[in-house]
Amino acid sequence: MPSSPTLGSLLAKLRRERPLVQCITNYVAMNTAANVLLAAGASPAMVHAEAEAAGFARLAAALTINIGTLSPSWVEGMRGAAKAAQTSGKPWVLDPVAHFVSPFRRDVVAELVALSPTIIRGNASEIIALAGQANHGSGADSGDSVAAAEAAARELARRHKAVIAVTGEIDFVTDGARASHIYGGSPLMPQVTALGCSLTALIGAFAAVSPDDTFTASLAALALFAVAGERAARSAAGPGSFSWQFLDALAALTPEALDAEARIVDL
Ligand SMILES: Nc1ncnc2c1ncn2[C@@H]1O[C@H](COP(=O)(O)OP(=O)(O)OP(=O)(O)O)[C@@H](O)[C@H]1O
Ligand SMILES: Cc1ncsc1CCO
Ligand SMILES: [Mg+2]
Repeated sequence: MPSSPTLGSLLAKLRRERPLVQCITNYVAMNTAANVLLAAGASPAMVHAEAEAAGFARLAAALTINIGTLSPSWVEGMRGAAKAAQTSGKPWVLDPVAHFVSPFRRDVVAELVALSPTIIRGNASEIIALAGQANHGSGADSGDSVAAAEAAARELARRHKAVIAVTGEIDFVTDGARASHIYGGSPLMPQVTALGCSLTALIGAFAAVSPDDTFTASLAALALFAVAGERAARSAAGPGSFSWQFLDALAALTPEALDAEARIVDL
């Protein structure tokens, strides 16, 4: 049963326009996230230094900020870029990696959330913690089900007027009014580091080509990952071969195949 044709047309638009996406991400994810954006059809730039991050955010079509390997000098670049995106009306995506593990991370995330991210993407434990509830996360890995995070996600969406995407076995996305489940992917995905961080960057790329409907933009990115993950898992022998076959699957997926294979249930 094909889902909305809008997702395929957004992918086609992304490949036509090749949006420049500023990614402030962690040392673990930098290479993978850049390759994921290139495979999908966008143009990544990993620009985080305080001296240039804000100026670059005014040039880029979208900004993504991931706090995975946070250090004090990076916070200045994040703050400047987020403020620049906010004041210039550019979509920006926050990935609050393991923000519950230290007061340092918690405080930086609270400050960034106050700068009005357009979209927040996290695993279930991160989203539950963002709503102020107890979670079972283990560092960057989730210890909670997506289902357990859905009420928190709806509450956060309304509180911050943002789209909230929760990833796991079945992804969930909401803007506070609309909500959807995205089926697909593979159990090999959480065995490859930084795919969530890379998905955050890809959400930024889709938001760049759909700034007026960031819910559908997020849905498109989640569906693209779900379909590419499912395809790659069919021939992968384990996490190693999965990771390169996933990049190949992202690049090979046509807009038509995305519409035909995406499995989305509107809630
Ligand atoms: N058990 C699973 N089955 C299918 N897909 C999954 C599963 N777990 C995660 N995924 C998919 O993996 C991708 C990354 O989501 P995940 O929740 O693992 O992010 P994350 O924990 O933030 O990852 P990281 O911090 O390593 O970047 C998403 O596309 C998600 O749908
Ligand atoms: C493993 C890890 N540690 C900090 S960031 C990161 C990448 C996945 O979030
Ligand atoms: Mg993560």
